[in-house]
Amino acid sequence: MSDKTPVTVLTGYLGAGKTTLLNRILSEQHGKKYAVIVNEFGEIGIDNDLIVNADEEVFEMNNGCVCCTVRGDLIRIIEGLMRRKGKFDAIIVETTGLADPAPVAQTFFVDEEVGKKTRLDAVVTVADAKWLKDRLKDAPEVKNQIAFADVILVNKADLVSEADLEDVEARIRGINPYAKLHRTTRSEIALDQVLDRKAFDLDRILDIEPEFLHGDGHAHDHDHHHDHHHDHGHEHHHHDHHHHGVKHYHDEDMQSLSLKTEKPLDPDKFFPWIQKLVAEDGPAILRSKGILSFKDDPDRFVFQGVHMILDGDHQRPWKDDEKRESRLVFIGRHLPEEKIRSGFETCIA
Ligand SMILES: Nc1nc2c(ncn2[C@@H]2O[C@H](COP(=O)(O)OP(=O)(O)OP(=O)(O)O)[C@@H](O)[C@H]2O)c(=O)[nH]1
Repeated sequence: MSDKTPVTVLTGYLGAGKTTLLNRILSEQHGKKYAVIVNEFGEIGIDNDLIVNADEEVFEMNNGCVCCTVRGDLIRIIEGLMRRKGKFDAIIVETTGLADPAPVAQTFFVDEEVGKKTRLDAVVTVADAKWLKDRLKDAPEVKNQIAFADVILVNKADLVSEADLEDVEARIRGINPYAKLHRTTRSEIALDQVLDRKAFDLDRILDIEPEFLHGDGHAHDHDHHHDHHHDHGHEHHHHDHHHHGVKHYHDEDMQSLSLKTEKPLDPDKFFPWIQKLVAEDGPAILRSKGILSFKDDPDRFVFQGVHMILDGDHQRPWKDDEKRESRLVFIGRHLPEEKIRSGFETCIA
């Protein structure tokens, strides 16, 4: 076991604070070299650009449902990494907020080659203390993210009261009494609480999913509806399904809408627009994020939103050889697509 490369799987719903945690891990003086594998929902890769430390190697898995198409990708990337053994100490996989962590975790047990060289160290779930309660009602993957966790960060503690925190923790305990819980703000936690935990407990997982070791995650035949006529990614039209007894959850009507332009944006138009948009449509827009190029501004601007809460900052100067392009992604149910598209057009300088 000792010479196997440890793998930490970071999961948690859209906007919970996974990338914030990843950036903390990578920016700390740990003297270690991590390989990072990310997987996101929506066809414009943005998360990659939100990861701070340029020293780390970041590998992107294909978009899509992690239990089907992406699993082959994950195996391929890990096998590639294993051929360069010694170059890094550990692997961190950040899944999309919409992923069920079960098939990701399964990969490390079911795939023989991967299992020989790596060990799943822990599943670390970041839970959004403000929204978890609502998501447990309407987002089926959230429950598995909690159930599979070895470590749970009850994040965004700054946004809720003590009573709310206790309530969220009680709900988490109801689903998973075993995970170690930490209250955090901006995913602030000691590294040794999330890395090298030797925590993934197969026996416990087999209690939850007796077929865990028999799953053939990428062979199932469920009805994914990939709508290639639309240019805004894909939608999943489906249902909870059983495959070899392993239950994978998907969200039926989650969609993503991506916008981009090479024309510089006017900040005096963009900010009022986005603020009004999330104020009006925040319940539908679960997550928004973007890399923006403003007129007469040498810096890249990163903006992020979770429902109606917005955040943004200058990130770094645009590089000379870099295409100055603004890219935005909206993720949600029943997105007001036309309203978003036409509103965005008006922000061009
Ligand atoms: N107030 C507050 N905001 C937070 C906290 N943690 C993260 N955020 C903000 O929440 C937003 C989402 O954080 P991310 O780390 O990008 O979330 P994520 O889970 O990686 O999001 P996806 O990759 O889209 O699923 C960002 O604007 C963060 O700055 C927190 O503890 N408190």
